[in-house]
Amino acid sequence: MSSFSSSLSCPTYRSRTSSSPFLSNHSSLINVVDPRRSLSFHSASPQGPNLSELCVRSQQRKSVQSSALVQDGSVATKSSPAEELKDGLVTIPTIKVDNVVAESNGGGNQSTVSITVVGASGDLAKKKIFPALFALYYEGCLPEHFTIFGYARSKMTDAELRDMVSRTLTCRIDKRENCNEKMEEFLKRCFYHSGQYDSQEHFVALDKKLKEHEGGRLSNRLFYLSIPPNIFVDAVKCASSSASSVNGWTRVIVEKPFGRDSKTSAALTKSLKQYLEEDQIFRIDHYLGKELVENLSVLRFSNLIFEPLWSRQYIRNVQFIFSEDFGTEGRGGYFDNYGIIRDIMQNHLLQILALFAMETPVSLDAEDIRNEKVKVLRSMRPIQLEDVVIGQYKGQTTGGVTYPGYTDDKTVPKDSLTPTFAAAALFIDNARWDGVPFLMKAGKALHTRSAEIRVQFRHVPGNLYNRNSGTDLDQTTNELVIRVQPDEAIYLKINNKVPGLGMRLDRSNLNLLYSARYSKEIPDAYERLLLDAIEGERRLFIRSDELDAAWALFTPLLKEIEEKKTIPEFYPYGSRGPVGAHYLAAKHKVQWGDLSLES
Ligand SMILES: NC(=O)C1=CN([C@@H]2O[C@H](COP(=O)(O)OP(=O)(O)OC[C@H]3O[C@@H](n4cnc5c(N)ncnc54)[C@H](OP(=O)(O)O)[C@@H]3O)[C@@H](O)[C@H]2O)C=CC1
Ligand SMILES: O=C1O[C@H](COP(=O)(O)O)[C@@H](O)[C@H](O)[C@H]1O
Repeated sequence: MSSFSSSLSCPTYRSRTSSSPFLSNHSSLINVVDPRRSLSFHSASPQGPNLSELCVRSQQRKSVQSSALVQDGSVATKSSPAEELKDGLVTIPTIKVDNVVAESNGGGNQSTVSITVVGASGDLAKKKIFPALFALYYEGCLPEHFTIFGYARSKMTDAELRDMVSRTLTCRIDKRENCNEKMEEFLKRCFYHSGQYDSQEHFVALDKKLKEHEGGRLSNRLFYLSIPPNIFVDAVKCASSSASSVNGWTRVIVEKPFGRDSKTSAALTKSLKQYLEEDQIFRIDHYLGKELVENLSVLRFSNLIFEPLWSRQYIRNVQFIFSEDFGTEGRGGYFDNYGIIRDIMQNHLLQILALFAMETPVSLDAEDIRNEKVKVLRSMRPIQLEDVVIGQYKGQTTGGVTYPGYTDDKTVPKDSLTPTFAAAALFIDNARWDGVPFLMKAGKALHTRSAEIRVQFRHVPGNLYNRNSGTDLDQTTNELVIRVQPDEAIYLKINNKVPGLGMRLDRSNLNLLYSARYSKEIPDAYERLLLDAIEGERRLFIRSDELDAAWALFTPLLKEIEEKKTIPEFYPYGSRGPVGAHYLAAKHKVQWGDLSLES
């Protein structure tokens, strides 16, 4: 699956992955072109297309596509010859298959997708999942026939669910046309079923309702487990035995945490696999759905200027930094059992690191990419406790406002040692990265909210301009910053001559600020990931061996921290975190890029 087609496209534009059951079973029936060639590129308009534009276009294109029904009710669609879309977006003609939005020639044998949000009454469902589904609907990315069911124990009518959902739906700032109308239409497709998570009987009742909505069409079913992890397996057992699709696919999106360590994670995987095949399990890491994380491979592999520098030869260190300017408010109960290392480092930051450091994959297919990521994870050196700093925020009063400390949260034990901040130095023992420190830093209740990747390059050997550059030579090396959020940007710090008759250098940024370059709003990570799950695209989901490797790296460290009852360094709410993080960086001859004056 091409990154290009993935990031630029919606259902009928997307090429299938090699793991698609449809392709593997039926590719001989049709002339399938290399999915990597199914890319769209921009030739004239300064504004690149986004996901949403192409969803709309994909619908327009349906009218010029001829379709052929194949064995399982899926459809192979054949595009008409090269089309140039009106704003200069050229699509290379290709033959695409799509068993998600499959439509028959006669119109009587269409397929449908039923999406069940398990835990629909919860925080994540309200905050992220329903709004993302609405955004996909608004953009025309959901198939013609779809139904959304909320499932949870709370008693609610359909109308009450709709009322709850409607409060968190928004339209994009740049797209408000028919917003209310679209919301109404969307809400009419949302239903609710109340039930226990471990009741076959209740899932049988859900199945009955789903069938009524599916109306005899080929049914594909997606279950989103937005529930606490201790009930994942119960829900999967019931969903798979009592509410699986009988004639289409059944997929389950599983939210983190995927266990607390290697053992519990392996047990979870084993339990899930009693009821599901690995390719039905979509382990979500929403950071992989963020626009700039998705762009990382594009930056590396489609620009000649970066990949040759992407090694120990030119890169001095790499930093992955996550900060939040709020505490665990409301989620202390969950958080105290996990801590920042499990909550952010072992998954979000490590996933980005793996994408950053992997070798060039054979192709952009999900399995090729995930194979390379696993190799990185398995090449990593065990993390030493002395290469880790942990912290916990304490209460702080500033400007008359009092901010609570972590243990002030009523759901957190008063003597909790759970880290809300951690910094670590990691190493990849392979030929490309030997000796390069990969620093991670993650914390809650810090001075700012941001997530970024910083690549600090080596000094210029024999630099003719050293004496014009000030005393701290580390401050004069090039730094590439990929700001994942907020204010998405990619900028490169370069040395430049300050204009004038003298010869003085300063550091200036070559700056790609997304809001200045692209007028379109960036889709939320959950939109991309939900769409991918509907399409069966696994590239941005975590495979079980990736998960095993990630836990293998962090489990010994977590065990040591917990067994030794390591006391976290306290830092005030709203500060820049514990000073220990600076000593850790200094030990590896690194300065945190986000703390420099001109970060
Ligand atoms: N919220 C967030 O920002 C994020 C959440 N996640 C993960 O997503 C999942 C859902 O998160 P979130 O929505 O915050 O979770 P919630 O705590 O809000 O739980 C979701 C729903 O599950 C049911 N539930 C809660 N506790 C129990 C219990 N002990 N036994 C049975 N049912 C219970 C409740 O529904 P009812 O009582 O109606 O059955 C609740 O509305 C979790 O795995 C979480 O770790 C991941 C990233 C971010
Ligand atoms: O997974 C999680 O992510 C959120 C941060 O996500 P973001 O997209 O808002 O940056 C974090 O607050 C939460 O603790 C964690 O579980």
